[in-house]
Amino acid sequence: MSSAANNVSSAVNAAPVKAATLPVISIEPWINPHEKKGRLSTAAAIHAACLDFGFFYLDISSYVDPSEPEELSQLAREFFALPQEEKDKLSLSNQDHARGYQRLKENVTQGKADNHEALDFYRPVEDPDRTKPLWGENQWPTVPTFKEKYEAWTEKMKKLGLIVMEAMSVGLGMSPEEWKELRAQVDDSFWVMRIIGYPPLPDEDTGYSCGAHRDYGCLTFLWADPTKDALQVFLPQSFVALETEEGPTSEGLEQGIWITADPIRGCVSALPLTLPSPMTVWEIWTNGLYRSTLHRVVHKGSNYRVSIPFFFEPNFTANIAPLPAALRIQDGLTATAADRRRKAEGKPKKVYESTIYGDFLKRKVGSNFATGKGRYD
Ligand SMILES: O=C(O)CCC(=O)C(=O)O
Ligand SMILES: [Fe+2]
Repeated sequence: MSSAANNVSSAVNAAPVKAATLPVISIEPWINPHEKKGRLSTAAAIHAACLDFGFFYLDISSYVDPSEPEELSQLAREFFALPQEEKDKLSLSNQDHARGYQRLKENVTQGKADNHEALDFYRPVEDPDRTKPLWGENQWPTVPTFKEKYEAWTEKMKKLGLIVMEAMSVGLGMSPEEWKELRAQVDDSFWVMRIIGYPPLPDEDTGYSCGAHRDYGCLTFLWADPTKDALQVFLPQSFVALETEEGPTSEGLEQGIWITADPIRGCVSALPLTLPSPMTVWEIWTNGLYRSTLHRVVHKGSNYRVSIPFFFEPNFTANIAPLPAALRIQDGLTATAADRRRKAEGKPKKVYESTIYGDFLKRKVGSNFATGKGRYD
């Protein structure tokens, strides 16, 4: 799911700063509310994290047993340890060039091969047709219990998506009616799950395990094994005042710093995704209020790392348009110079254009793998 980032330029080995400041939010007070305040404080914490970071740790230990994804990662290791020709039997080229196994370096980010292998799954569709973009069938390994265990995880992550979305609607000050409308856009999520295997980078100084990108959907719930110093997120200086010895680096037009986001047991990293390049779903929904976080993986350790990102996406046919609640918040905030100029000129304020999620997704997936080129154009 390595979507495009703007001109990623900094060196791979720019020393990342430790994530002392990334928020950790428990979902417990939301799902087991003893008092209304608990729900509100969770919603407010998520809202604040989306405004400031576009990234937070979501403690879901009260929702799923932390040993469950650990077991999934063992199953993934069993699959990745198979001989290459066994893994190739599930190649994504058998299907719609989106569902299935991709070899090391088959995934590309910003035109560069990523140093990982992966198995990708999408929401099953009725009347599958492997010649139609995204409309093929999932390809499951024959590793015992693999399919059942991962399907159970998928169900839990889908439910978690709706739980977090509802909390976000409260954080944005949406009315119950507005939430009902938004829920109807995500209640049949066209989810994606990746199971990724990362051998260490072969060379100390070049290449990425997964190049810098912004995911392009709605919410990513990323579970990763305990490997340290692999996942990094970019915090723009304009948002977070952080001190570093190295000083800021540039990513496209932004100045900021890369910080390490090491896994915390019982948590998934949650990335609310502000939209498709150049925007993301939440960026449109919030008319630019929520951030979308640039992230990358640089795994130089000696072990084989496994991560399992679950992408909770809108429905395939969802029309993603700015939410009135977000526009209300923006109206209450100090207008930017551009807003004031537009107002003085009698022009309406800038409102993001809407997009149909499925159309956007087809464009994105077509550019992820060399083999998908041409089929998704
Ligand atoms: O493996 C990770 O930690 C991140 C993977 C990722 O960012 C992605 O697949 O979009
Ligand atoms: Fe990502």
